[in-house]
Amino acid sequence: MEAISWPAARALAAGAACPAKPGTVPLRDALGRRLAGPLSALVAVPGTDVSAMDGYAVAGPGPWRVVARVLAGGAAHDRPLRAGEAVEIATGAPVPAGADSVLPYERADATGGRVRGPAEEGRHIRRRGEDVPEGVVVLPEGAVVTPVALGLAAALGHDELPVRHRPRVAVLVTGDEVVDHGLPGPGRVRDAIGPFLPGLVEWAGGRVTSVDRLPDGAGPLRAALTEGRREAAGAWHHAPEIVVVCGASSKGPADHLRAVLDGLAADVLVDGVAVRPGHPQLLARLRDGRLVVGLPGNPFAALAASLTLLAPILRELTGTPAAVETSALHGVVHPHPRDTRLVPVLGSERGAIPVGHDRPGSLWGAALAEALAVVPPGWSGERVELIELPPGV
Ligand SMILES: Nc1nc2c(c(=O)[nH]1)N[C@H]1C(S)=C(S)[C@@H](COP(=O)(O)OP(=O)(O)OC[C@H]3O[C@@H](n4cnc5c(N)ncnc54)[C@H](O)[C@@H]3O)O[C@H]1N2
Ligand code: MOO
Repeated sequence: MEAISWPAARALAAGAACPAKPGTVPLRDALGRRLAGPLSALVAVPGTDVSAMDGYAVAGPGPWRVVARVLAGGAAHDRPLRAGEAVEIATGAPVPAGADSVLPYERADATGGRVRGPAEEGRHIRRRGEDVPEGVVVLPEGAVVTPVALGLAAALGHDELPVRHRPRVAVLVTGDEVVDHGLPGPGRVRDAIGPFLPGLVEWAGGRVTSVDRLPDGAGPLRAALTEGRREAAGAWHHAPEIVVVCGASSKGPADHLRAVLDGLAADVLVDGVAVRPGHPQLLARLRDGRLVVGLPGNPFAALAASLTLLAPILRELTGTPAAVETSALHGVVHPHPRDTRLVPVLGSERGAIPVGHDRPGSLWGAALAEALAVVPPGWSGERVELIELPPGV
């Protein structure tokens, strides 16, 4: 299979995703997910006319005779107030029918069961539905459930929220030379991909459920991919829907991913992308429907491939639109005659400026950058697309 263009690879990845049905989860589990339907008010807020101040609810012109006390959460006053009557009332407590206003303690002169003061018609009463009318839509479908949205949903009577599915991603890090802690000795290299994938996946709307190390070899890779399949047959809703394989996508003696996928009769959708870095990246669909994304071992190439194939899949599955931004691009840029280049850049008043340090084996430039500039083949100075890099939380 020929390497395909970078824009075609992105579009193909998005098209390969089949969004799952949304589900309903308890409020606490909805944080960070996207609403699968509009959020509406199940109740009016406030639910009834309530006092906005601690003081006296009064009826008619003063002075008023204090006939009762009403506290928030306590019993409402049992009959309408008559002109000349007052009830002592707490903020948030229901205002009795017949009351015209609330006189705050600070403005009230209360002695011997009587109250005087400058009452103003309608003052300090929060009317039913004044903050949020019942039934009104407060957040649209697709909105992210932020901590504040959770508070709002609770105030509007929700115990559960309909949210879009969060795709599960399993990560397999291959390479006998790869170590996952400490200083790498001679011939060893620290895994730089496993640590960035969970945050990147989370940012794009998914969840990494496991990061496993695999020795080089077709056997372990095949076993890991088919073990997932057995799990999937029994408990599909817990099994990963996407498997990311790091560092087995090229053509060397230890790069077995393609052969293993062939052996499993997988449908290879992308086999090489005309992009630098990140040329040897791969997308396939296993026979049980799971998608396999093969990332190159060089860490910056793996990041580029994650943003090319993995992020569009996750965005499509979660209905999350990618922000599309373009910019002028200045500084030293070397377009490639046939391949797209992804160049780490920082914004400036003049436009995006490359930060350098962009060798495929190093995340240095990408860690300094705000975005990757998409430099098309043969670029001649026109504005370029910027692809966002996952921010810190
Ligand atoms: N004959 C060819 N050789 C290579 C080609 C090619 O087209 N033909 N492409 C080159 C490019 S470009 C890349 S990128 C790499 C991709 O290779 P693999 O995906 O098979 O990865 P490895 O060979 O295992 O590793 C490449 C490089 O990255 C280091 N590595 C691997 N995993 C990790 C990790 N988790 N964290 C940090 N570094 C990692 C590994 O030690 C190697 O140095 O292939 C080129 N060769
Ligand atoms: O995908 Mo490779 O970068 O071009 O090292």
